[in-house]
Amino acid sequence: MSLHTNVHGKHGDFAIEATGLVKRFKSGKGFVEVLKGVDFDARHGDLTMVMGPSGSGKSTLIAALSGLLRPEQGRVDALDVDDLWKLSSGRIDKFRLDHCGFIFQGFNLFPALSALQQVEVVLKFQGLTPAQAKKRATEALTEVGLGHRLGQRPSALSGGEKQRVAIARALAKDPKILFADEPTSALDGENGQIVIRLLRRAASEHGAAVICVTHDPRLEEWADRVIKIEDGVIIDDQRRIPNPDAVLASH
Ligand SMILES: Nc1ncnc2c1ncn2[C@@H]1O[C@H](COP(=O)(O)OP(=O)(O)OP(=O)(O)O)[C@@H](O)[C@H]1O
Repeated sequence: MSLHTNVHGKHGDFAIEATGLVKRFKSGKGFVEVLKGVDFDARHGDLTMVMGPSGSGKSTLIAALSGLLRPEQGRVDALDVDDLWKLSSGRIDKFRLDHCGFIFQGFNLFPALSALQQVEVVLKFQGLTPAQAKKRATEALTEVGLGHRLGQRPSALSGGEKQRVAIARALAKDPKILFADEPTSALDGENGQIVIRLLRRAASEHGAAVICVTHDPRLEEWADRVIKIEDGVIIDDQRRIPNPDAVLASH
């Protein structure tokens, strides 16, 4: 994979900048406001942690930032796009495909495909030739320490290995923005540590803006920045010096 330590779009250091995001959901006869005018930004090369209690709006924020869930108000500028939500849905999908990686708690792997195929599929969908896809997929899986497990299907992999396949799949396309939603919550301490270190490296070595939603305070150690959200409002935003060698104790 190529190193993208200095990829800066037209918004300078910011890979993504959002202002005034409001998201409401229907609730009974009325509405519940889940994002209450949120301003948010994330820089290239930073591991930005978004923390907050259950129901505080973290996943909704990620969905609004990544073009998955349209906010009622506010705008999102990302990479070379001004006001993502003004694009057609096809162009929003293309933006996501070209530039964004996603890692979720549930791994989202295809049961019938080998580790190698899980990663290849996405790359072919992006337009790589089969040979290019195979090479890139092998490199990405090797980078996450699964070079020896290329032919295994999810059923033969541990939870930690499955999450690493999901990370390889997200990293293989060298995304400029990587969204991770509770990426370690289904894992034990050792596997959680492997995963958070990979996210740290995606930011430091590949220059991705990594936005990681979690309610696990132990992950703060690896972050460049910790943003706290409560009840749809950002209540704290601190830069910090990450410790890439931190040790994640088991639950
Ligand atoms: N599609 C939806 N329809 C109605 N309400 C929703 C919908 N999605 C989320 N909500 C509500 O919005 C609030 C915020 O949800 P969200 O998933 O963003 O929180 P979260 O901080 O990510 O929580 P968790 O840590 O539990 O995942 C919750 O009260 C949730 O019930």
